[in-house]
Amino acid sequence: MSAEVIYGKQLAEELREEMKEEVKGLKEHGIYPKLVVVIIGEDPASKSYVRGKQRASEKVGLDSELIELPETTSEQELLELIERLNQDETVHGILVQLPLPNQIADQKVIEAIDPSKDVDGFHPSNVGKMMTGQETFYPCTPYGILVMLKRAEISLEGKNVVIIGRSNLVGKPVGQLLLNENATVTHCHSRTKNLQEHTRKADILIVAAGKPGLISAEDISEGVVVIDVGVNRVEGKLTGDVQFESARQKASYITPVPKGVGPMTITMLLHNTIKAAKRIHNNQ
Ligand SMILES: Nc1nc2c(c(=O)[nH]1)N[C@@H](CN(C=O)c1ccc(C(=O)N[C@@H](CCC(=O)O)C(=O)O)cc1)CN2
Repeated sequence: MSAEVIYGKQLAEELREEMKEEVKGLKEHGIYPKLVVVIIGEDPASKSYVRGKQRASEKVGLDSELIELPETTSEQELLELIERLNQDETVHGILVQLPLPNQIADQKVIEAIDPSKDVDGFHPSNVGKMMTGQETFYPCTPYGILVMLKRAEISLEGKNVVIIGRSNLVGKPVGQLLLNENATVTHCHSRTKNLQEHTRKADILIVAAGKPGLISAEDISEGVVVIDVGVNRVEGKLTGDVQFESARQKASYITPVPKGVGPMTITMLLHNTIKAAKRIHNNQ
């Protein structure tokens, strides 16, 4: 067997074309969706992601603003900026690029963002809504994975989903979203014993471990769906957590790195920003 490759990049482009039309329609009704992205410091990967967010926002017609602050910014300065953005009625979505420098507590910043503008879906109020199966902003990478699976018509009901990774950004929320779709979800992590015993039982394996090449053909069973969320730079080359050529011989579907899950992250951010603008204008 050689797996069908699910290209998130291609799906992302299709969805962004649809969004372009939606934004045009909103503007005709006087609604100008606006995203503000805040970045602190000079981390090259973060800078490249926020540039990608800016470019994608502009392409679909969103108003977007990038606020770049120095590495030495204090927590108080950032919290004051967020409060100003919370109060600004022209701003619909606020995103603070993670990770933050050590002097700033991520959770304090996440909790300072008005949940109705939290297009990252990280605020505890939005996480709680997701956990209780309510409609809200879902975190962008997990949401992108869900949309990819649905568009590929991969059924989730009753499937054994094994997730490697338990971060608040990806591992935990993707498990919750798939549980909401009636999948049977197992979370594995750095302390899991006999990882291979779990991965071999998966119908759908989601790897978000940040360990280049962690998973190969011998860790999976025939016909499994493999979603690779790893974004690792090894000797200057971008590589996933899955040994792609090896795993694709056994899998039924597989996502590549790059051009797999990554581009969907930014696409779902655009989706959430449009949703925020519509909700605010509908007073929801
Ligand atoms: N506030 C947030 N911070 C971070 C998030 C997030 O969702 N919100 N996620 C990650 C980084 N991230 C977006 O911010 C992100 C990661 C990867 C990609 C992407 O398109 N990857 C491409 C490769 C790009 C490259 O060449 O480097 C791919 O996989 O094809 C987009 C966004 C951490 N921080």
